[in-house]
Amino acid sequence: MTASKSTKPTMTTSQPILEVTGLTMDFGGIRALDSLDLQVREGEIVALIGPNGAGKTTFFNCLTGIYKPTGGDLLLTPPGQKTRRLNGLKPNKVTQQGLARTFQNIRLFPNMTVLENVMIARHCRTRAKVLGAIFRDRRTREEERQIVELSYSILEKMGLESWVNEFAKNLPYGAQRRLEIARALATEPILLLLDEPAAGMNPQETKELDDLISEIRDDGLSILLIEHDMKLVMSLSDHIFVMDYGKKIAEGNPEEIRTNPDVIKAYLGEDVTDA
Ligand SMILES: Nc1ncnc2c1ncn2[C@@H]1O[C@H](COP(=O)(O)OP(=O)(O)OP(=O)(O)O)[C@@H](O)[C@H]1O
Repeated sequence: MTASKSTKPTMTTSQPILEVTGLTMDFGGIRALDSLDLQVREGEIVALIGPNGAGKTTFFNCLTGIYKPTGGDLLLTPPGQKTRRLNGLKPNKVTQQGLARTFQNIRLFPNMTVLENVMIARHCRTRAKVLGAIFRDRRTREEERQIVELSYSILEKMGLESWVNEFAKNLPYGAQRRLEIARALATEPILLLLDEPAAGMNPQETKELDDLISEIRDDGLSILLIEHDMKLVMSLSDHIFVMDYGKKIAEGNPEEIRTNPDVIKAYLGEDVTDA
């Protein structure tokens, strides 16, 4: 068994930065999410796990404005700021509010360079308008310089600096996944949502990802993670929520989840106990 390597205690008394209450999502007759409650506190890595079809991606899609939930509330409270309701906001507005996500299937601009991929992700925080872009006034040029600098420093952090001028499509698979995270970081999120970041990775790539996600959290970011790799989940998470058939069936720290009978039953045939 791998113990959680969290360096920070779970802050159960602090105010959640994300508070989800009674979240429900119906697709015709299918209830994909059924009154889901979930919280993420500042500086935590929280995992959302569950068997295939449990509703995890539907949850991310509700949270990031791709789906409008049938019911419930999605509340974001950035540290030291007022609570904002995210329900019904368009995806770009959700990003502006401080949520950034990666996807199960890699979504990069394959024929743009690694640096350009990150710079484009940054546009949601830029101020230059069309005229500035056409006439390239001093303020626009200064902003561009800052974007290049910031993008480069994110790529360095993600161990991608040697690929900056390479087309994204030419990167090895694990590096493409890291570039997705770099793009999300470029939006300066309060909460980073990772949808199966280890999918398709070999053990070495997964190990590197484990270290990287820990570092990102240690830099102060809160992270909500959907992941099937139980070893990674148990190693990284401060707190775990388990879903099945759209409902939360358990929550707790890795040790509590590993030994929870409802979780073991939901995963019958899959090995949570060995993780
Ligand atoms: N756009 C949609 N229209 C109709 N049904 C949908 C839609 N999206 C998801 N569902 C259904 O909602 C349920 C939850 O699916 P979801 O993809 O959220 O599960 P998941 O936990 O992410 O699964 P996996 O681990 O396989 O990715 C499934 O029954 C799925 O068929």
